[in-house]
Amino acid sequence: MQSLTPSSSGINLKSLIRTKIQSNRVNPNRPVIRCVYRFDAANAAVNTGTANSNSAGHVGGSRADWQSSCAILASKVVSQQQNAEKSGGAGNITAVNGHKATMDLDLVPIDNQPKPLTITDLSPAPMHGAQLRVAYQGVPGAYSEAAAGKAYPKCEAIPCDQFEVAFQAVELWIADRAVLPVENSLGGSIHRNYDLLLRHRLHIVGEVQLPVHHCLLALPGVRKEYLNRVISHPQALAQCELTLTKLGLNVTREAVDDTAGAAEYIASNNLRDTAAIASARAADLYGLQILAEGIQDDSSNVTRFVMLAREPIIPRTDRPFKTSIVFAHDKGTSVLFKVLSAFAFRNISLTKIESRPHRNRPIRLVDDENVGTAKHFEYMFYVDFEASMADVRAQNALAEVQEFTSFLRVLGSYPMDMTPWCPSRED
Ligand SMILES: O=C(O)C(=O)C[C@]1(C(=O)O)C=C[C@@H](O)C=C1
Repeated sequence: MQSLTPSSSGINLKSLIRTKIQSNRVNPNRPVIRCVYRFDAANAAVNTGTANSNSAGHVGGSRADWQSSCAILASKVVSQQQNAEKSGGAGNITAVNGHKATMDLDLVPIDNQPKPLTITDLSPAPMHGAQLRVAYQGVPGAYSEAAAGKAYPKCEAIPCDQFEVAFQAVELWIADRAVLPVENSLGGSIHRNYDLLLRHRLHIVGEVQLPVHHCLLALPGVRKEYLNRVISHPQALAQCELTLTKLGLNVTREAVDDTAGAAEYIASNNLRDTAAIASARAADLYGLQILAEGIQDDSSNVTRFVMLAREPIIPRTDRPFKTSIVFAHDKGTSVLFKVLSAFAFRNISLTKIESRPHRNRPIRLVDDENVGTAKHFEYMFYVDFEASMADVRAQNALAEVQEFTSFLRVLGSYPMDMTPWCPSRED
């Protein structure tokens, strides 16, 4: 895939590291939390949706998961501690979330008025009135930018030149959230982001489903018969495959990093033989004409994006929730059936199953002196199901699943996108 270096202010890895080095001081807007907790990992993990099983199958938690759980629990403990000190009964901190917490909490308030962290400090609302910074892959005019705006209407959208960079922007506190595409109703899964979800420790805290209306863009005055090349994001090319053929274009199709980047590339290089598949907004931003619009192969072309954060949200049961997990197994038979039945017998619907190569163990060999060696491809399995981790059915289902799996992690438990369905033009 041709990589276009966006001329806009897209973040790339070098600028990310430079930014972090320059600002390698405590973020003035956020107290620094250092906490050491001992608490009932299994319950805490399931309650805060960060269940994770290590090789022994014990529900334990990675450091990142516990840090995020700590952050949430700390916010509650700190307010309790403050109350206890006010009432003179400093004593032992009572249990939080049902967990006896023994901690050495060293909270270093940055501004001159020490104030306890509250759960709202870790919620999707902008911190202390600041504008929420949301990283996305692409340049202005990309559908991911539109998704960021739908997810967080008043956010500051930060373009990144790679999906990986958006993940790192959140991990380095350069952004507060990332909004990334994971699947499209015509093109299927964006596998790169499934792999990155596993590699990084961010949490899915929401989803948005964005109707995507593709346009064929070219420089002003260019006619379709002049074209010999169409460039765009591979997903966009896949979503318009049949229509491009029906348009009778005699063109090669080239994949580039993102749709709006393709439009920007044509404009900045004055390419009169090339068209881009991108949004109408990209046409406005980069001064291109729309040769054809609504060229996706189906009018209900929708891309699902997930919103990622450093901390999980507290699951609730007062609105429709979805939970995303990833698991692997290394022994046993009919494991997938057993895992899926753990949800089916509790009347929990699944909305997605995806399998991706198990990159740490891609092949499992089974030697048999009589018939030879079986080579089994090993997979990580991603499942989305329609239940909140606050729902005891989901907790019991995961407790059962961890018995069959060698690895289990909750990627997030978050509100479903229930916005009205209007596949009108949303660029
Ligand atoms: O290239 C863009 O505009 C993007 O936002 C990326 C992306 C994707 O990765 O699937 C997002 C939505 C569309 O389905 C097409 C492309």
